[in-house]
Amino acid sequence: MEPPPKPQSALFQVYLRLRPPPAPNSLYPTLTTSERFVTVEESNEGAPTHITLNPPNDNRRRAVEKFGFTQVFEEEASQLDIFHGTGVIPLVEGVLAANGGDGRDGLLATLGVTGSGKSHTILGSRSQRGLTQLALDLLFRSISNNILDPSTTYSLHASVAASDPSEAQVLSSQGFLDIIYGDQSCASRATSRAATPMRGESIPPTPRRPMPRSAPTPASPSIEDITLPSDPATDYAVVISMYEVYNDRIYDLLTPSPRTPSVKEPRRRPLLFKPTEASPERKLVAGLRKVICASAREALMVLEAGLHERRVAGTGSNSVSSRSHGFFCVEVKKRSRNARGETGQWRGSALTIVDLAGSERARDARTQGATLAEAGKINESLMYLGQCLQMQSELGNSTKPNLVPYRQCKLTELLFSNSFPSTSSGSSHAPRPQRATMIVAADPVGDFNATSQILRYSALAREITVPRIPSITASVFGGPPPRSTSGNSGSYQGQQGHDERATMERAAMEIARLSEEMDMLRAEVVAEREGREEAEARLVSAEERAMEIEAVVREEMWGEMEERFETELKRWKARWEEEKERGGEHLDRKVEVLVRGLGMEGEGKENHEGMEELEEENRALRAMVIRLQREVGGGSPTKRTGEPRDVLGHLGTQTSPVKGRVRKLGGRKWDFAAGEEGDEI
Ligand SMILES: Nc1ncnc2c1ncn2[C@@H]1O[C@H](COP(=O)(O)OP(=O)(O)OP(=O)(O)O)[C@@H](O)[C@H]1O
Repeated sequence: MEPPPKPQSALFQVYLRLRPPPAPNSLYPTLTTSERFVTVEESNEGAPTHITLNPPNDNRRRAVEKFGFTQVFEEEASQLDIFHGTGVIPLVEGVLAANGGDGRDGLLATLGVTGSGKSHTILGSRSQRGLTQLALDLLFRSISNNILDPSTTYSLHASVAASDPSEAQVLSSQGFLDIIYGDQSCASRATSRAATPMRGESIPPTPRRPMPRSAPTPASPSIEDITLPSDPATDYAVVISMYEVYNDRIYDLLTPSPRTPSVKEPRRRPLLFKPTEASPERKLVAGLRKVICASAREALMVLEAGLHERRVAGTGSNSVSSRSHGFFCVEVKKRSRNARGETGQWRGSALTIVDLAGSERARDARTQGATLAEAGKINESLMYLGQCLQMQSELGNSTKPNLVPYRQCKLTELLFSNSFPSTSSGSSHAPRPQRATMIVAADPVGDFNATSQILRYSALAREITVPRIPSITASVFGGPPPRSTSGNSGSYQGQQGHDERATMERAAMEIARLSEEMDMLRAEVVAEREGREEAEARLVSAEERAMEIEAVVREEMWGEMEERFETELKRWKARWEEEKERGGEHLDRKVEVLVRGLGMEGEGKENHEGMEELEEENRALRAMVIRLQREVGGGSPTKRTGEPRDVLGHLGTQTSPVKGRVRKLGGRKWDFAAGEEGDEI
């Protein structure tokens, strides 16, 4: 069997931890060794690396499988053995980067069936600390002289928030914990004070009840004797975030979904794993809430809040917590500081601790009526994880990312995207590939099928031996030779016996052949069934992805439409203003014309009135002329014949002198006095 890949070349180191049987009690009676289906292979070169999985002795004939890991820890291994043996210390060391530089990302994941000891390994128990507590203890103690506290360094929050490339909402631990733990934290924390947001920190109100506090964490096992070197001329800040992958979607665990009596199952907003403006080449979970912590205690309280949200969210959607893959991320940020107190940019790396869902959930989910999508997603993501892990062992020393199919789902993307050297050549700050460790927890007397499935997904090497059924031929020939009943029957009986034996042999051969054929067909059926299940799961995932893409496209189009609408609105408003101005001018001109028109009308009216006055004057003159003629005719008979006619004719035809006169008087008020009439004429 192929040995597991060498530590230097593997993307993931995969360790197997076997949990001890529970102490015998009425529920769990003492188990006999025959019920143990895992056998640890002895190794001549130190710690064991292989196990054999022996199927139980039931009616189904199953293959014996052998699995290879980086190292196998047997039942008696303690928490401290796991802490030292699985390379947690180098992971923390890489993140601290004592010798300058940005450090190296670390990833620690646990995988296993429910009850196999994942939580015990990663989070510990009431009396024993887990790897998370131990790693946080080591990390915070190692940088205790250089770590900045957001409650005393007021500029810390703003500078960390400004340097964060993941569009995160950064909070101080104090602000976050006061929201989550409410008054209880105030009572229990000596340094607690009212929730005073740091400068630039705005905390949206989240209606929820304060989370109940759990028991204090144990101090055992102690690692006081271990301290790692840190960068001396450096400020450190530790930023915690937590999220889960559920149904191939990412949800923030530090932004609790608002829970009110009216909203039983609030819709959670999925986050994107994408390149951001500040990180164009490296994908990040964008939009998380991140909390700056100054001590391991604060970090553990944040962890507790996230675990609580994971439980609450799981219950709300009628599921259980281990149907999701949980991520706890500890970012260690560093910035250089010179003798004059001038500081550089925040940079750094992260340690991510992952609790993976067990595949048996899928099976249970089906029987419990949960959606096929949910069940399929767990199986699918673990299947892709298995493909990636197996591919890494086939690749050997090659670390070409394209050959590892990690982009097939969110889980493998999140786990593997930092595993490869950066493609941006020439960048002096290109991050180094992460160091990753997977601890597979298994109960050697637990559920055989679920355990074997997990081991198949996670092992670095695998060998299958299909046991052959005991040959019928062998049993036929293995039996005692037929005894002759009579010595006379001699050669005939011998011949007959030989023929029968040959027939029997052929029949046995045929039976064995058919039996093998049946085995092959059975294996084919199993493979076909698995293929169909995978295809179904992929279909569901494709549908989900299509919906997701549709949502993104919709959002983009909506954004574009809004943008266009805004532009059109602005254009329309500008046109409107222009038109309004033009209309105003036009109106002004019209008014002017009207006013001018009215002015002219006034003048015309005046003229008209003048004409009337003239006509009136004319009429008066005529009357006066007639009167004068009469008077002249009455006073001098000589002139009575011809003269008046002349005068009339003169007035009638030659009015020019009068007219001229009249015209000259046109503009004045007529005050022609009767006594002066004769003189005037
Ligand atoms: N190595 C161990 N030593 C002692 N007790 C253990 C060990 N591993 C597991 N146990 C105990 O077994 C029980 C189940 O373990 P644990 O809760 O860690 O399982 P799990 O895989 O996390 O399950 P789940 O997925 O349901 O959370 C616990 O009571 C735990 O204390």
